[in-house]
Amino acid sequence: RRPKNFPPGPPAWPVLGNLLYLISKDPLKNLEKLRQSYGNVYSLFLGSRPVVVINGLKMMKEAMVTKGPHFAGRPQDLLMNRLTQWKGVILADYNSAWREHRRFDLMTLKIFGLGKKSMEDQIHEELHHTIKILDQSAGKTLSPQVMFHNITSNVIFKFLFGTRYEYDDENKVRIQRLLRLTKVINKPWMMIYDFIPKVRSVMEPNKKVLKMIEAFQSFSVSRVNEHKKSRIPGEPRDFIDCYLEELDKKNDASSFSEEQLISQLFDLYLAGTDTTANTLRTAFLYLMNHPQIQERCQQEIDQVLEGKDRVTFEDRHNMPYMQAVIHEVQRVANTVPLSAFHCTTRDTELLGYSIPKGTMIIQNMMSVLKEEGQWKFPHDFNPENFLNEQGEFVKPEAFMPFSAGPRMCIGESLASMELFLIVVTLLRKYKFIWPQDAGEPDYTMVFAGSLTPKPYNMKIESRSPQ
Ligand code: HEM
Repeated sequence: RRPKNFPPGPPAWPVLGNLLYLISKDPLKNLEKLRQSYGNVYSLFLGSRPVVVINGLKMMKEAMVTKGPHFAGRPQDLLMNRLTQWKGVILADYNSAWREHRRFDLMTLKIFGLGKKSMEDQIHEELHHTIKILDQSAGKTLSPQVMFHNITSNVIFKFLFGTRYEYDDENKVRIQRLLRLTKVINKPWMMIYDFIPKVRSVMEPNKKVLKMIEAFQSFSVSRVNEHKKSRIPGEPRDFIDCYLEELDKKNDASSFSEEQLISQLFDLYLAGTDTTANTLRTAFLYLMNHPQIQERCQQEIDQVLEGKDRVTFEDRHNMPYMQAVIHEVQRVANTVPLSAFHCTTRDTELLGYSIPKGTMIIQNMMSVLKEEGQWKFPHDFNPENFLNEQGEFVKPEAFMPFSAGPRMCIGESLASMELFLIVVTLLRKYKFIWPQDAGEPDYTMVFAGSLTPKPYNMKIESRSPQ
């Protein structure tokens, strides 16, 4: 039964509650239909657990920003909490250990990569390797599936561990296996395990999941040990060195520890690879099938970069159309459609409804990214959504693929830099063509925690040297 004055929602089945809405074929469509019936703040039962779903810009801002701290917790009793031993930053509850680590991660990203040129150089280095492969494929058709993962995986990997891997390196292949984790943990069985306590007592967590986590952890431990031997205090080379410096300063009250370091590496690698790679795959799917948009990007790129060796992140200020296209891609990609589950940290209210402390919260990101009234063309792919009448780039408030408030994604700047540099560099060098024999493009996204386009091929042609 719903708690007193709780948001309304559909009737619940015994045992399963409304779980079928989330584990059926198209959970996002189901959530959208429920919004139409019950409004922007409604509730569901996952098993017997009441959950509130938040929709639309107004409610999202009120919950995540105005009342940010009330909604900034994370559920602590899911299988992934247990498997990651309640450490790391993504699943950590709203407490001082989370706060200290979030601040540290953000600061390290800034001083290490984004404040200086190093992250930009690293992205270009990775692109250099990709271009070698693409040059060999000019005039042919290739699958970009692995290619974008290789770039984003190596960029974050170098930031964390200080090295990159060759694309065919066995270790790299082994490390990248961790990325399958997001797909595995978003399978229906995991939700059933999390929300039906009776099932929990008879079903052991999938061994595959544990193996993937343990493999990454033991790899990370060996890297940390190597770093301890080779580092020069005061001259950090990467995230691990920075963290080890923090451990040197550690006092009794500090939440920093080697176990936390391993968990940070795990979280940042996992959060920073698939998300950006899937957005890139969406970008090229749309660019190939909107050739006039691709050409207009190329005209702007050629004009702004004329005589320049390579693009810099600063160049974005002179490329309003390119910026609009990349933001429009992120809007339609809706890469992390349910964000990460939140949890209320105290009794609170939303839209006049009472929401007790400890209630799980789901953000329906599509309800903002495609909200009617917020966008000129909410349901189309159209860069005009981000351009004003003067053709200048503008970012509407409803652009929140990284969420908002205290738990907002910490990788926004890195992801934005990667998307801009990668898309611009590749469009400058190549024309991307939807293969003639590929049939009609299918824009349906596959949901597995994050959203990703179905596999597709692309044909590339070299453009004349710019
Ligand atoms: C296009 C790429 C990306 C998208 C769309 C994205 C989106 C998101 C979203 C929606 C959340 C949940 C926010 C919330 O709970 O309210 C999140 C959290 C997070 N993201 Fe990203 N992300 C991207 C790239 C990255 C990258 C590159 C990194 C690594 C540096 C990263 C690291 C994180 C972390 C650590 C969190 C947890 C923050 C916390 O709980 O305090 N993300 N991201």
